[in-house]
Amino acid sequence: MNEPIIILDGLTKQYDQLVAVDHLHLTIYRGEIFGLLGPNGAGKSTTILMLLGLTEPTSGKVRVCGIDPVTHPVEVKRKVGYLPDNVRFYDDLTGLENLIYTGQLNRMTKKQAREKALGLLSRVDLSGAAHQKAGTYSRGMIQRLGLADVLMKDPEVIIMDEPTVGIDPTGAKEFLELILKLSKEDSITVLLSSHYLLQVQEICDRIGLFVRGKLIAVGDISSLSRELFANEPFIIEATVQYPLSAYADSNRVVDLQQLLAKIDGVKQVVVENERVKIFAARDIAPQVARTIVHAGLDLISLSRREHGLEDIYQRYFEKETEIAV
Ligand SMILES: Nc1ncnc2c1ncn2[C@@H]1O[C@H](COP(=O)(O)OP(=O)(O)OP(=O)(O)O)[C@@H](O)[C@H]1O
Repeated sequence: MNEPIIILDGLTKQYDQLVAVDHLHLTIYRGEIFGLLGPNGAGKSTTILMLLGLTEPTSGKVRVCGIDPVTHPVEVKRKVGYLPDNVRFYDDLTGLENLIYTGQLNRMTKKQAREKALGLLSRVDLSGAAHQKAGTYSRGMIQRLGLADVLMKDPEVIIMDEPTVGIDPTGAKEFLELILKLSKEDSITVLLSSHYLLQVQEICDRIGLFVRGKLIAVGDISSLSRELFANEPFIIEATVQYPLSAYADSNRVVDLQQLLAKIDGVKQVVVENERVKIFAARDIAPQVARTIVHAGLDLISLSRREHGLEDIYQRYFEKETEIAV
């Protein structure tokens, strides 16, 4: 995974007064699945357009497979498959015919294109619908056909804009798993832009958080989590049951909070009725369990988790908001 495939060096795009992409530095490696995450208007689409040579950077450098899309847009398009969020096909042609058409546009003979298309339809699990008109496909099927379509030209890179928009959660999960499988089988680099955090987290090797034109954090979930929550990397959640007599006694809750706060490594304790949440510098789950039981309460459940992407995302966005205010 050490061969750089996409290099962005100080990449900037300005529309009049608005800096849509602000000095972006990023390297994405061969075979990597990279998720560009950010809210609407963050600059994801503008970045993608610059990668594809569809809009010129105001300043900075971009290289895709060693090619400069500004000076060689056609060469870049040969190596990069782009799946927009609103991918469309010829409704009156079947899925197979649509792919054959793409193959022929990419200089294949009809026979070559047909063979390749049939193989790809099978890989994206659309063999059964190969002879069905694309106009009858569901949104999820269209996305899978879109994936087969970009694979027709054996791309080194696939760029996808909001790949799961409009697909139901099960279909989205299956589609992401398909991307993961195809990328790993063929060592294809995938850059996907999304604001569906939890879905995307599962298949990305690394994630870049993009806010107001700036990449504010890059890494895999664990390293982002470690970096951001260095002082309180663990969350331990417990459900307790108070003895019946204690329900009326609010001191009991305060007592528990204080007892837990005394454990070495605890940063914060939040008690909401039966639910207790402890933010800690270390994994102190056993000490938490002992403290609850010694306090005379029943421990119903105990779980520990690291901060997830949702926590990370919120934290970074909160930070950004604070800076912006
Ligand atoms: N052609 C343009 N002219 C002027 N401003 C533009 C143009 N294209 C994009 N912008 C602005 O640049 C900023 C970044 O837009 P961009 O579409 O790249 O964001 P995004 O992260 O892809 O968001 P979305 O998911 O909503 O597309 C926005 O403020 C947008 O209004």
